[in-house]
Amino acid sequence: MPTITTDDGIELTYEFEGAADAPVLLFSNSLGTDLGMWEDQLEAFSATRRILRYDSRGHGRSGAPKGPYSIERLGRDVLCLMDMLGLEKVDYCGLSKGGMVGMWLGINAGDRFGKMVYANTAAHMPTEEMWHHRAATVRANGMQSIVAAVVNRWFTEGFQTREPERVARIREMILATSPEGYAGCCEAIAAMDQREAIKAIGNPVLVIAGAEDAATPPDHAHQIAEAIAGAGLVVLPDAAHLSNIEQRDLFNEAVANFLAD
Ligand SMILES: O=C(O)CC1=CCC(=O)O1
Repeated sequence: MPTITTDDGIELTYEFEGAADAPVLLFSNSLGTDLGMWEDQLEAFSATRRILRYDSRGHGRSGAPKGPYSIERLGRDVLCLMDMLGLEKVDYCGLSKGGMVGMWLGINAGDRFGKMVYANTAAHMPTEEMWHHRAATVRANGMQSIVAAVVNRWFTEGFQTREPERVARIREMILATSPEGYAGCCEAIAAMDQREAIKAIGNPVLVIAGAEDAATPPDHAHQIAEAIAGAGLVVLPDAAHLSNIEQRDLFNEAVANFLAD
């Protein structure tokens, strides 16, 4: 897979696919996944959009330098990727950590983005202690030590029973994540508080939540949508944290309607 090198020397892996001359839609992955989490969106949007997916720092095939990282650093990585590919402006869709990075980009580089989707995410995600504890756990005991709890937060029981193969693929992604990369991102989330700053976002924004999401419950989505002028909000039924997979058709429909508006 192709890579770019960021301004601080880290290699980021990306895939640039879909309709060659169409407007670019950039996808940013969640904590513990890689660009493969967007397969259903690639399928749905690649006829009408040029799709840019990447493995965020510390994840997938991208570099995983020693943490802690910051949401700002993760946001600057996106700007480096766009600069290296000669992309002046793109539409954006990020889930969870990808949404956190998207909010930082909307606040600090809004003119580089058109429409922005913030899915299953939070502007502030306490407690700091919980994130530091999780970072210490994976550094000491590896990804195996948290994988079962993570999967149970990410998918409803019903989905885990109905679609075990899809859940197994995500489980493999979590296990393949660098513990240091994962921990560095946990520390970025621990230090994040964007609740005030997001009020300055001027981009058209769609906020998506999963009704059954225990990691970033719909309350977080309501707070984001209320803080950003004109933001839309869609709460997907029967979806936990990875709503783009669990409710792929409804997720894709919500994003498509927003982009077409
Ligand atoms: O794994 C979790 O607990 C939920 C989560 C927080 C940030 C992210 O990307 O996933």
